[in-house]
Amino acid sequence: MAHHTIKSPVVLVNLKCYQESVGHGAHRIAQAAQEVAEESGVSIALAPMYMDIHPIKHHFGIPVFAQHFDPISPGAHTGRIPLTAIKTAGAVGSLINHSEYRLSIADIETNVQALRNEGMISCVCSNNVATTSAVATLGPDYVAIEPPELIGGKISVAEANPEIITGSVQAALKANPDVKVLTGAGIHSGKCVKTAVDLGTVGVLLASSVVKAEDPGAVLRDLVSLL
Ligand SMILES: O=C[C@H](O)COP(=O)(O)O
Repeated sequence: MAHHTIKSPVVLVNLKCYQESVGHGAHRIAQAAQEVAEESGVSIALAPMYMDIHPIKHHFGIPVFAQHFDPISPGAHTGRIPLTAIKTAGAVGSLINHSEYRLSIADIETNVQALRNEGMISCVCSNNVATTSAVATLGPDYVAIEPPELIGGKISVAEANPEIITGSVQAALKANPDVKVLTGAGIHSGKCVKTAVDLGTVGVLLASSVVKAEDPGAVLRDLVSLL
């Protein structure tokens, strides 16, 4: 089975569970993402809430990720989401172990393997260099380095802690040369994205600067402006 891939550099926008991401809000951001991706040639992917995976996949030509799925096989579970559900809805991949939805290392391994088996893209989030090294050995497509204290803030990790980015890139490559690293937390401008790429990562994972913007398209245009 062919493995889904996304051309670098990548801007992956996690819509989280913000009020601005619900229903029409998600479509508004997807429309902006599609326009800016077409104009700029930069890959822009979205990770919406579960119920928006299928509509966004159906209406827009951008890659769609899940924010999470459960490390379970289909069966007698209630209120959970197996991989087959996000795949059938049209997701090309999923975040795993986001700072706001941590998993055990065993469950991270299960989910990375499950995505690989389906030809889908795995993006495992990590909080520091040691975690980056540990999860990179599991062979995900991406590791996103996100210091939790900078998530949702106005100071980007690219400005506040460039060492954690370079350290993560080195640790990931040492553990597994095929793993690509994304920079996350507080990313809000083209300068942040440029710094992230200059430090050796292949793009960014971000949320609030786009989701909470009055004009998400204007922010996305700025984010890709120096690539
Ligand atoms: O998934 C996205 C990250 O948690 C970063 O969020 P943020 O851009 O709001 O800091």
